[in-house]
Amino acid sequence: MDAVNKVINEDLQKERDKCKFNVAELTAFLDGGDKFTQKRREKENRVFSIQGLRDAVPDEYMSHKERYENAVRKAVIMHQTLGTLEDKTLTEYETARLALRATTSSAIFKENSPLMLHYSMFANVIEGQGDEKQREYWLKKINNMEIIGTYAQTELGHGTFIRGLETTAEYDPKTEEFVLNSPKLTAYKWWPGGLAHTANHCVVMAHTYSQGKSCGIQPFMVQIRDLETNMPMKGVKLGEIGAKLGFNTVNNGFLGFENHRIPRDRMLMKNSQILKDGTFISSPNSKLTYGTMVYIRVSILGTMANTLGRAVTIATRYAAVRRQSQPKPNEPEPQILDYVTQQHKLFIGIASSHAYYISCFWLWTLYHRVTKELAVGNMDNLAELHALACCLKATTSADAAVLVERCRLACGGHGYMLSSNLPQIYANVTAANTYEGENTVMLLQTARALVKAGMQVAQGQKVSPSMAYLADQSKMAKWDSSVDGIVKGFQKVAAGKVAACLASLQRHTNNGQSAEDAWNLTSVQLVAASEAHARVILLSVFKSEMDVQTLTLSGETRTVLFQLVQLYTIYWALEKVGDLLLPTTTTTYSVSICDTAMRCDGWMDETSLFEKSTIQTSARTGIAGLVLSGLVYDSAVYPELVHQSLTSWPLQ
Ligand SMILES: Cc1cc2nc3c(=O)[nH]c(=O)nc-3n(C[C@H](O)[C@H](O)[C@H](O)COP(=O)(O)OP(=O)(O)OC[C@H]3O[C@@H](n4cnc5c(N)ncnc54)[C@H](O)[C@@H]3O)c2cc1C
Repeated sequence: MDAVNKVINEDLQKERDKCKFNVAELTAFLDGGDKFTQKRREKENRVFSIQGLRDAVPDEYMSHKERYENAVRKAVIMHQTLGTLEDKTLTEYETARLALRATTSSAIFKENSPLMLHYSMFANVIEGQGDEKQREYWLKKINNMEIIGTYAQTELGHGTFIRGLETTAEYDPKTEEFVLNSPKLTAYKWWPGGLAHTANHCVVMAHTYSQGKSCGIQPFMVQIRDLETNMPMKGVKLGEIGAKLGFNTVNNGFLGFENHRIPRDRMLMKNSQILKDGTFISSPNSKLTYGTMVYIRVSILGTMANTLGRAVTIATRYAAVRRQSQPKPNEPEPQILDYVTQQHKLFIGIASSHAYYISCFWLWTLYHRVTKELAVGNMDNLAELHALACCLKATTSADAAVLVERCRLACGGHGYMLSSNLPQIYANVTAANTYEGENTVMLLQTARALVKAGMQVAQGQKVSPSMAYLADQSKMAKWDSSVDGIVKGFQKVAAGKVAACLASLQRHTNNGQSAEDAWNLTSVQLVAASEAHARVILLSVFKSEMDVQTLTLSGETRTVLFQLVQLYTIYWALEKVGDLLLPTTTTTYSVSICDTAMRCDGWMDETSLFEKSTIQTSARTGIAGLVLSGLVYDSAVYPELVHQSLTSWPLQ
């Protein structure tokens, strides 16, 4: 691999040499400052210099068991290495900011680490739902790897519907213990990463009973394996769930209980509590458990930015080195990157990856603020944060999966090879459509907040800042193809869709349907309204954050970043041109784009938008330079696809 990395393809080098902006400046911008770039590089250099982290044989030629064992081996080395690099000088905010740009692990594990859940959900749930004593006791053990954990919520029978979980935890005041049971097969926990063979502890979500009454779904810290022998504890049944599209080294498992007893203090009691005598004290607000889920969803935006960035880096580099066809006789075959259709496929991936980074940092800052407010009992902004995290998680993960698959197709036959890494990246990215809240369900969560806001607007009440545009629709006078104009167009589309949902809900209830049936009958429109709202947020945040954050950057760097903003906005205007032209007359505060377009200078000019988008995509020294210059990912980490695909197996 070292020898391969040293040979830089001539075409690729030429592309890199054409780059006009300051690569270091832009890298620091994305990292959050020079200090963070330096820290990230230190970590990457240290990890990538370890010979033991390279696979002698590619994963795909190993058995399922060998792949798992290899992943455990690498996870241990990674922990030993990164453990020693932990930087105590950074604030909590800075550590998290750095983590959102972390790509080290994805370069080492093609299908993720078996310790993935230990570092993410397991540690975060203890942090967010354990009381002070529990946090102090468990987090030390977690950080020192004295215990290895995972998070078990989903069951064979239920994933989305948490109240339907069937694992039971019944409090026995005589022994001051909980008794855990899986009364039927559908009650078995199913999916948790690391559960099959790796974890010895687990946060288990269970339907809790005390004094013969239901106390709702509560989290419990449960030891599932003996720390010496790694065998299941008495009354615990464990195993592997089998081969999957991806995530095959994550060691996803199942878990059942038969009268398994745990001490009372294993219930995580920051919010709800069960006292020694069995008295249940309910959480002051059921929404308090949102925090952990929101945090993970914010981090998924960062994962989507990184994952899409990897795919589009591979595909753009490939497009620079691949030559095909001969449009002009007697001239050499062009690089496929010269074909405008190729640029159209790839550059939106580059723009989207940057849009997700920017949105992720914006949402992270909001999360940080709301968490501080929660600590002093202020829950005013929690619902808005939740609504934003749900629709942005769903929309970015859905788009990223489509764009990664497009990158794979853009590499022709080589993209079908596992050595391109694109199939594995697709398997990882598409999983995010399901985990941490299935995407349709997430969009419906945001739709509830939109419907509520729509009703408040109709009554002249104030709504949360991210939905304030719903009340502001009468002001849009005419169609305008600028970025700000297109954002306004999307606001109008979203407002129109929300209004149409309200009208549909009303119509169904007037016809005698229950509120639940009216909701179900309107749900396709509700999902569309929620996605439209997510588009408003992604487009407007990308533009407004760039306006503010790039002020100190050089002109060349600003230019290329604003090319991305413009490309992203125009791309989505063309994708949603039907929505932008659709007359929506069902609402008093919604004026149709179609009407306004016809009333002003003429019909919305689709051809000019195509031209604008093509002009943008042909600015390839700028946009392609973002990845060709090794900006998003250092070339040492992601060797050129063409070299990899031709030489990685059999190893030369
Ligand atoms: C790679 C991967 C890793 C995972 N890791 C973990 C883990 O570590 N720990 C863990 O506990 N779980 C984990 N999960 C499980 C994951 O959280 C669930 O799969 C997810 O919550 C969806 O639940 P489900 O599979 O039961 O799907 P379902 O909820 O059954 O969804 C199936 C379909 O029904 C639709 N649907 C369901 N409810 C509604 C509704 N109310 N309205 C409209 N449509 C609805 C959905 O949109 C979907 O189309 C993982 C899953 C994957 C794929």
